[in-house]
Parts: sequence; structure tokens; C-alpha cells
Amino acid sequence: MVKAVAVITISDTCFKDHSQDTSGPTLANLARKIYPEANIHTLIIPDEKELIERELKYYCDSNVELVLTTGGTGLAHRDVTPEATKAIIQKEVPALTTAITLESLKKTPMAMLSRSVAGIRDKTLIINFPGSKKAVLECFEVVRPVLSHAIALLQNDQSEVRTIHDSMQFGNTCPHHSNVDTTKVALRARESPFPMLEMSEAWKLVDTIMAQWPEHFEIVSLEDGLGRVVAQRICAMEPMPPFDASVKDGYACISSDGAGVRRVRAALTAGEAPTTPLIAGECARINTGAALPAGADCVVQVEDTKLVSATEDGYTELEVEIMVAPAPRQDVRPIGSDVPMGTVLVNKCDVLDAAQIGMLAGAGYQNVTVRACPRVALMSTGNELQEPSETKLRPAHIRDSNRTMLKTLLREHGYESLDCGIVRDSPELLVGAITTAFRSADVLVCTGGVSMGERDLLKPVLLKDFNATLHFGRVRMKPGKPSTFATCEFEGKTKYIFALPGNPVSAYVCCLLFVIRALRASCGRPADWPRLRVRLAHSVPLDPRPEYARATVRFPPSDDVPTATLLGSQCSSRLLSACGASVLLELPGATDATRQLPAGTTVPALITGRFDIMTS
Ligand SMILES: Nc1nc2c(c(=O)[nH]1)N[C@H]1C(S)=C(S)[C@@H](COP(=O)(O)OP(=O)(O)OC[C@H]3O[C@@H](n4cnc5c(N)ncnc54)[C@H](O)[C@@H]3O)O[C@H]1N2
Ligand code: MOO
Ligand SMILES: [Mg+2]
Repeated sequence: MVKAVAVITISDTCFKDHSQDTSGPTLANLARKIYPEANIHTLIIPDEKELIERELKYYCDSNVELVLTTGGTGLAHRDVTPEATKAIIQKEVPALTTAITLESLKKTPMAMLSRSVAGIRDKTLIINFPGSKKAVLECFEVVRPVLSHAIALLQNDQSEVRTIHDSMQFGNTCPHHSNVDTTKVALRARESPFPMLEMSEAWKLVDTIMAQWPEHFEIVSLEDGLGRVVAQRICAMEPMPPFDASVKDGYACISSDGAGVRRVRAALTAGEAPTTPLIAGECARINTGAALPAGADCVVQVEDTKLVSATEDGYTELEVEIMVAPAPRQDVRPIGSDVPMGTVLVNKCDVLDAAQIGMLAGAGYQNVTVRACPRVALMSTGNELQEPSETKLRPAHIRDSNRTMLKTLLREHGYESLDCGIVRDSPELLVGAITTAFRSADVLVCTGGVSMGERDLLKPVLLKDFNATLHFGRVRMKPGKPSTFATCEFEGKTKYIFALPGNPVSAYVCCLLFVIRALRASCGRPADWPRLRVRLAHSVPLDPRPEYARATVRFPPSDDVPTATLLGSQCSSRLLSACGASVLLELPGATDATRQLPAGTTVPALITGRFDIMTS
């Protein structure tokens, strides 16, 4: 964290009349915006080399992390800022000023006349800026993306360096300009400006807006088709079985020959094509699944036969006795008897299961056209978050569990997601990261930063920087009250944003109730979760807000209605309350008359979890 920044205006004119200084206050404001917690020292001095050197040294020795100067960089006789800077720095950082010059040259050839220097003294970074407000605004924009990283490297702030490296890994390299002002904390709203919607209203909005997601299709290999929604009817182009096949291991016979002794003409194992037809008095040894020879119309299982004669070596059967007279078509699967040609294998809108995929594979299909799902990006926000892989927690930090949990929750329900990493609670970093996410995804799911804290920046950033429409920003539900759903236009496409609360259980429940519901609808699946009526195993206190309580379900033999047991404390931060949950109980909000539901009450439950973990 940057604690102090010095902004020094170097100008004879401004020194004489401080009201002339516009570039100094501009630079100070820019610094305050990116480092709102830092002390910003400002100073105006004349163009005196020794004085400049002394002040630069003073701030560096006072452990100010960043010194920004404005003025005295040109060709005038008195312009000595670069010389003074060079005299006190130990290392120059020429690429910083080269980048500024290159960018400035796009706007004015006068940039050729700036001699700005950037360099390091001990742990302080010093950058010279020209002496005009416009130049300061333009030049600062050039260096802004690298400032924090440069300072973190100088301060040997490993955690910050790692954060920046981590965010680079997710493509979030650059902070972007934000219109959100975080400086005036005292003026922040003390009431949420967002109306509190009922759950039914929130669902209606999600359903209506997601219905605008256009139908897209994609071709996937059969193995990737599991759970996908079929785009069009697929019929069998060939009969199954493709030949008259034996159902038993035994002998293919001619039924009109009746019972009695047969000459064993041939042996037919599965996969072997019969060559010559059977004639009266003959049979062919046959395996389950093998093709019947022409002439044969039935199979007699080996258990209903006796050996009559064989070669001496025992290698070859010569004659067998058919003990029971066979019926025509006995133990034969006629051609097309399982699936006649033209049978519908899957219908449009079917959600593919393993058996259907097997049917399609058996019918010779390798790919299937399915409804395309929106691409989903996942992002965690919060200054307190560390990557789960980090073994040592820094003071006041926690590991990010939401990203891993949501990624797997989405996957459990058939949706893949792109990982956009952890983003710090800074408007500029959020704008940068959201921009990156929008470039590769249609739906952004982020957690944290949606409530009432001065660092809860998601809503203002979406509104002010992405011109988003916030369809809702508060819902009467527990957990998940500050759940936010927004859309915006980005590079000609609509983006859908689910900004979920940071509390892990809130993120879990709201992902199920809003995000997965929306994804189901946009891929052509029924949006609503299936409901079950369950009986409470114990009494349950009611919250003023309708609550989605996590519970397990048992099927007692003595009751037609399954029994639900809550998974301990339902606190929004306690993810243990969702571990192994099969259902979300829809508990009503408390009223004066009803503050708890007694054991035995039946309530609706949304089946959001797995049945195989429900015990009987
Ligand atoms: N003054 C008010 N404060 C709060 C209100 C309110 O109405 N007025 N609402 C509360 C409710 S309800 C919720 S839910 C939370 C939502 O908070 P945010 O969405 O702003 O999230 P954060 O403040 O960033 O974090 C909340 C909590 O969750 C932890 N967290 C965040 N991200 C993660 C993660 N990726 N993995 C694990 N844990 C995470 C974070 O450390 C906080 O403890 O606001 C209440 N406040
Ligand atoms: O609504 Mo918050 O999600 O209770 O904790
Ligand atoms: Mg918060």
C-alpha cells in the first residue's frame, strides 16, 4: 500500500503566485485517485537546481514512495528539473519517459522539447512531468498502469508484486480510467438506493432479460454432449440390429425341422458373417449377437441340446439333438427390432444423457448439434483475498474460496467458466479486469463488493464506467440480499453481469438461484429448479427475510413425505452449511405471528443438489 506521495511544482511563476499553479493540483488529484489512502504532500518551489535537489532528497529520505514533479523540463535557460533529478537519483528508468514522449508525440510535436527524467533514489520513484495541466493529464495516463507495480518492486512488497503477477496471469494487466470517485467517503450514501425486490420479481427480470440471449448452436463431439440441449431431431439412418441376430448361445435352426438330430454345418461367432444358407436337417452353432445364416429362422439355446457325435479329437461337433421343438423366430432379434430405420433417437430440446449418447454412437453419429451456452467469466473481488494456493496467510487476509467453489458448482450443473482471478477493490483495477472479462465472455459472475462499504465498488463501476443498467441491486432473500443483476453494451454485444455478495454461502445460493437458472434458460433448459415438499425434522427459526436454507433429505419408510434436516448454523459466511446439501428449503419470512416453524411442518424445497447423497 502506498503511504505517501509528494507532488512538487517547479516554477518561478507559480512560486511567486501560487494561484498560477494548475498542473500541481492536477497531479495531486490524479495521485489521490489511485492512492486514496496515501498522504499527498504538495510543494511549490522556484527553478533552482540546488533547492530542487534538496527537496527531492528530503522526500526520498522521508520514505515517500513516489515523487512527481511538474515544470522545468523544457529548453528555457531556467529549466533545470532534469539536471537536479539526475544529480540525486541512483538509477534512471528511461523507458518511463520514452513511453511518455512517444504517447505525447501523437498529440503534439512539442513533446520533442521535453527533457523529463524518471529514476530511483533508494526506494523512491521520481518522475518529471511537463509544466502544463493538459500535459500532466496526458502523461500521467501513460505511466499510471505501471506505477503500483514499480512501487511494489522498489518497496520489496512481495504480496503486492505477487498480486500484480497473479492478475497479469489472468490478463488483468492494466488499470483503466474510472469515473468512480472514491475520495469523498464522508459523502457516501447511507441508505441503499436500490429498491428491495421480492424474489419472484427478481426471477422475472432474470428470465425476461436472459430470454433476449439469442439461440446459438454449436457442433460438439458425442462425449462432450452430456447435459447439452439438442438443437434438432436426430433419426436412425440404419436399423438396429442391422441383421437378424441371435439372443442366445446355441444353434441356429430351421423351426419347421422340429425336434430331433441335426447335422452341425458351421460355427458362427459374433462378428462372423455367415456365408452359405442352412438347408433342412442342418443347424449352425451360434453365439449371442452373431448373425443368423440365411435359411435359419430360430435359435435353440445350448441348454436345450445334447451332443450326438463329434470328431475323435473333440475339436468338432458333428451332430446335436434339439430336445424341444423350436418356434419360428425363437431367440432371434430380427433386423431393426430394437430401432427400426427412421426412429427418432433424440428430439429437439432433449437434454442429452449417457444412454442417448450411446444410442447416437450406435447409430453412427460422431457429433451432435447442441444449443450453445453463454461463455461465463468468474472473478473474485476483495483486498483481503489471497489465492487458495498460498500457504501463509497475511494479516487480516483470507483465502479466496468463492472462485473455486463457483467454478465447480457451475461445472456440476454443466457449465464451464473462464477464471478471471482476484481483483482488488479499486475502480481502475475493476474497470481493467471487467473489460478483459467482457472481451472473452458473455456472462460475468463476480463476488464481493456489492453492499454498503466504501470499498464496495461493483455497482458504481458498472453504472459509471460501463453505463450498465442495474435491473436489481437488492433482493428480499437470505442469504444474498445485495445480489445484483445488470446488463450493458460492450463493443456491440450485450453483457450480462451477476454481481453476487462476497459471503461464500450467499455466493453459492445466488449462483444456483440466479446464475445457473439464467444459464439453464439461455441454453434451452427449464429455468425453474424442480421442487419437492419436505417435512422439517426439527423446528426452524425464521428470519425476517425469506430464507433458502441448506438441508439434507431422508426418505423414511414410514412417511410418504421426505424429511429435511438443516446443515447447522445458516450463517452466510459458513460454507459448511452447504456441504452435502441436496435441497434449498424455501422458508417464508417471519411474521409477528410466526417466528419459527415447528418440527413436522412441510415446506417446499428446491432440488439443487444431488440425489445420490440423500440417505434413506
Ligand atoms: N451496512 C451494511 N453492511 C452490510 C449489508 C447491509 O445491508 N448494510 N449487507 C450485508 C450482507 S447481507 C452481505 S451478504 C454482505 C455482502 O457483502 P459484499 O458483497 O459487499 O462483499 P464483501 O464486503 O466484499 O465481502 C463480504 C464477506 O465475504 C468475504 N468474501 C468476499 N469474497 C470472498 C471470497 N472470494 N472467498 C471467501 N470469502 C470472501 C469477505 O471477506 C467478507 O467477510 O454485506 C453485508 N454488509
Ligand atoms: O444476504 Mo447476506 O447474503 O445475508 O449474508
Ligand atoms: Mg462489502
